[in-house]
Amino acid sequence: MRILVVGAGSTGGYFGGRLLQAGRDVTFLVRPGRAQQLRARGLEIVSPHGDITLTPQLLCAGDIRGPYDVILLTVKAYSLAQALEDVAPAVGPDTVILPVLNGMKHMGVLRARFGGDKLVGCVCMVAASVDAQGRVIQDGELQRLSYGELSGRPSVRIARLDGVMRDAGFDARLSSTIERDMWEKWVLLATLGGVNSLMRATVGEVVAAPGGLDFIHAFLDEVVSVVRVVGIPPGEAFLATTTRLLTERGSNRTSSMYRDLCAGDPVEAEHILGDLVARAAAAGLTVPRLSAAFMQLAIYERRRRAEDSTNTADS
Ligand SMILES: NC(=O)C1=CN([C@@H]2O[C@H](COP(=O)(O)OP(=O)(O)OC[C@H]3O[C@@H](n4cnc5c(N)ncnc54)[C@H](OP(=O)(O)O)[C@@H]3O)[C@@H](O)[C@H]2O)C=CC1
Ligand SMILES: CC(C)(CO)C(=O)C(=O)O
Repeated sequence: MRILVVGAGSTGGYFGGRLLQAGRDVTFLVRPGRAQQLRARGLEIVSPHGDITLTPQLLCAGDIRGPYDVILLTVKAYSLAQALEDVAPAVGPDTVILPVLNGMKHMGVLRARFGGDKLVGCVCMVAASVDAQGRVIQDGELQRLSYGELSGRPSVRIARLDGVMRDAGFDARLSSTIERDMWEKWVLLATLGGVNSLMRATVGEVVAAPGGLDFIHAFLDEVVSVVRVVGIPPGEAFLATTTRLLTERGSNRTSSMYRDLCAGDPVEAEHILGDLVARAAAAGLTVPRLSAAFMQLAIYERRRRAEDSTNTADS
């Protein structure tokens, strides 16, 4: 099975790298800067599951010759539009697209661009980043990729995909409830990212602050109340685990969106929070905490863009 990984950043570099390490037929679609870095240094992974440096096959936009069997889409939401243009020549009638993005908005975008029949659901659970030298740094035990038909039904193609993902050095899981899993992940991430970003703090720091615990519970309740109306309601087991994770004393847990914010990088605010606020508004629901979290990230984004254009004009 020919696999094209779009992006060789935190998640693409990590899971694509593990698949390559396991001997799968993997090619990365990258932009010229990342291509240059990877040609010079290789794809370096630093992880408690084992460090490795790989020599990946690379393509840039315009180099794709014909369809791939699997496309693992690992770009940030704000890069999606261009990435879909670049990857289009790799999408054939039997291609399966597996998007690791958080949130749900990209599913509509992908469906509109390539057709719903190409899409399978996917949830990516990992804490990964790319450091200043371009190395993929993966933290902690968690390295899970779940996937499944959105219908929940078994199929020949999902069984083949499962065969390729299994035993590739990470926790690969075929799910018959992947759409619900995706909504649940969104609940976790919108709450974690929203609370972290609004309070500029880790879970443990918020829990230790006056009123912090009540605030986290209220934020989670707000997100869940929206998802119950506009999406697939989370299960009780998920809610119990998530509540525990989000209210743990002394926890240094943060979301990747908050880590991007701390680094002064672009954030996926529109995709992770804005889309939920918009769906709530369309359903007539009031979401003051979510709206405040989204608003301050929108201000951050606007300020960032203004500073970027000033710097570009100065140089
Ligand atoms: N990081 C994490 O721990 C987790 C992230 N996620 C989600 O996964 C998604 C991807 O995040 P993450 O891997 O962290 O993002 P990164 O920013 O680390 O990596 C994205 C990569 O995509 C590349 N890219 C962007 N546009 C294109 C394009 N047109 N063609 C080829 N490559 C392109 C970027 O290239 P360049 O180097 O040129 O900028 C970058 O290397 C997000 O939605 C995120 O929320 C989910 C779970 C955990
Ligand atoms: C699972 C979690 C919360 C891991 O960091 C994540 O997906 C993210 O931070 O984007």
